[in-house]
Amino acid sequence: MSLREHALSLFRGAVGTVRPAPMLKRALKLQGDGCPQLLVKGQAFPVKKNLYLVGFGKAVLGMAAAAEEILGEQLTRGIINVPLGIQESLQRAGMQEMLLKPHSKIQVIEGAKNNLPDAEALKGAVAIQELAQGLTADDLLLVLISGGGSALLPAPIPPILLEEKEKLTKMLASRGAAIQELNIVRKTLSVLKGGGLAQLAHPAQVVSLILSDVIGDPLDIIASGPTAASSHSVQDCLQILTKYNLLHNLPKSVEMVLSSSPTKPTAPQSYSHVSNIILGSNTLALEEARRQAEGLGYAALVLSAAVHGEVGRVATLYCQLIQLVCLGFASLREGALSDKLRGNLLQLAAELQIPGLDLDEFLEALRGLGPDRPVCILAGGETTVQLQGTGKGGRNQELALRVGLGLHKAQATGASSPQGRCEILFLSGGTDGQDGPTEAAGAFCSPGLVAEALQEGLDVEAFLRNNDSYTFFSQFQGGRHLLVTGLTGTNVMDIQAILIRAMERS
Ligand SMILES: Nc1ncnc2c1ncn2[C@@H]1O[C@H](COP(=O)(O)OP(=O)(O)OP(=O)(O)O)[C@@H](O)[C@H]1O
Ligand SMILES: O=C(O)[C@H](O)CO
Repeated sequence: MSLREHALSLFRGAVGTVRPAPMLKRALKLQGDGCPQLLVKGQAFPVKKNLYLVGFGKAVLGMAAAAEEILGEQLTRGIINVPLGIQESLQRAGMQEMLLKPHSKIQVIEGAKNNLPDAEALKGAVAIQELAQGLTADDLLLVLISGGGSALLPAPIPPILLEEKEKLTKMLASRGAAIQELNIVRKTLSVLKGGGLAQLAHPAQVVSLILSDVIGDPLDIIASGPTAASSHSVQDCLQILTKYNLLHNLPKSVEMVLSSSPTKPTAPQSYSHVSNIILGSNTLALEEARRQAEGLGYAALVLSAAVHGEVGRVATLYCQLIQLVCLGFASLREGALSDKLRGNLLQLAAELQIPGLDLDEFLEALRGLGPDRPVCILAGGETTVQLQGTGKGGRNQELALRVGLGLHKAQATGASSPQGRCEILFLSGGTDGQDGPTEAAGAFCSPGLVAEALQEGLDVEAFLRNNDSYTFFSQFQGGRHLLVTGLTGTNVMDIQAILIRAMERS
């Protein structure tokens, strides 16, 4: 099998493991007839009387379909808010298992066109709020949460209007606010976010099953943490608004809510009726890919599930890692070039501040790999692209193109480049199957990409200047290097795979 086939199969394996149905079926069970119990990853929750289900997020339709299959007659009623058009597009894609059955007890509300809160999403949020408010101590509320949940559960604190809140979050996003910052502001201005839903559902038992799309899986940031104790206060929100120069331009309604917000977050003990359980994450997907890579004969290592930062800097990190591995294959592990690469890598890692990454330790593990097995490095997270051009692309395709360029430059500058002795493949893809506003999930690249593209009259650097990675990959070799999976129905950020093996000598 080619490296490309291996990479594709690892990507599919990683995504497969965080698909809603297998994920739910692994984690959730209903047990006992007389006094039924919900078992979630081994934790038992008695179903005393009624069992309700609510959910919001891009992957929630499939999660709800699987949950309903498991809960069967025990389920009293449910409401889920999912992206506009998702039922039709899953139907068209033949993903029947992600759809609810005809006589489902779960009401589906579609909304949040283009991932922005709208009147439909608000309607769904109100329905969920009413359901939660009416619960008693004998009820159990199962909450399904995935990325995109913030836009799908808008409930601005009166007198803030939906349009005012939407405008503010849009302005924050366009000024470069990170998802953590965005969601801290959203939480402060919302009835249901920041633990609001869990508080309304009290005294019912609340069990939230979460598919994480945020680096580090922070419960109070994913979908703005509607069932998680918030560790943030109104001061944090004010600081963010100040940082993005928005404090002096706020609508009156927002000012009013901010000035009457409690200065301290709700005490964690008020969440004793709540269990938040992460079911799927980038880490889980990478672990599955690592397991499968070992099965394919690779020495496989996971770099991190929290790679973030400007796409160009992240591309440089991967290029340098690739070169270091190639030095190992060329038995040049020690020496000036190797020391230089190590130094550069440590500096880059410090600059990118990847949470939990001990690069020294990772490089030690790399050094320990023998030359006899091909190497697979896996990573995940989400890069950022500062859009400067008007082209069409996504962060994964842009990353792959930048890695291709970096490897080309390294080869061109080093006369005895160790890369020449290795076969190298890089893949970056979005686990939701859609990279930016394109029909591809990501792209593959190898060191020959730039030179081969030139033969077709395609100038990689010009495409990059225009953020036009999708157009490039669509044209280059008939689109062969695009990763096209279609919508996967799940989302745990992006995944990168680097595969390297010694070149076979002819
Ligand atoms: N022409 C482009 N080239 C590179 N990146 C782009 C381009 N246009 C948009 N993007 C990037 O695509 C991202 C938006 O796409 P997408 O919907 O896949 O991500 P998202 O909204 O973060 O959703 P999710 O987290 O669910 O994948 C943004 O990060 C944006 O910077
Ligand atoms: O919905 C959201 O807030 C983002 O997808 C992060 O979870």
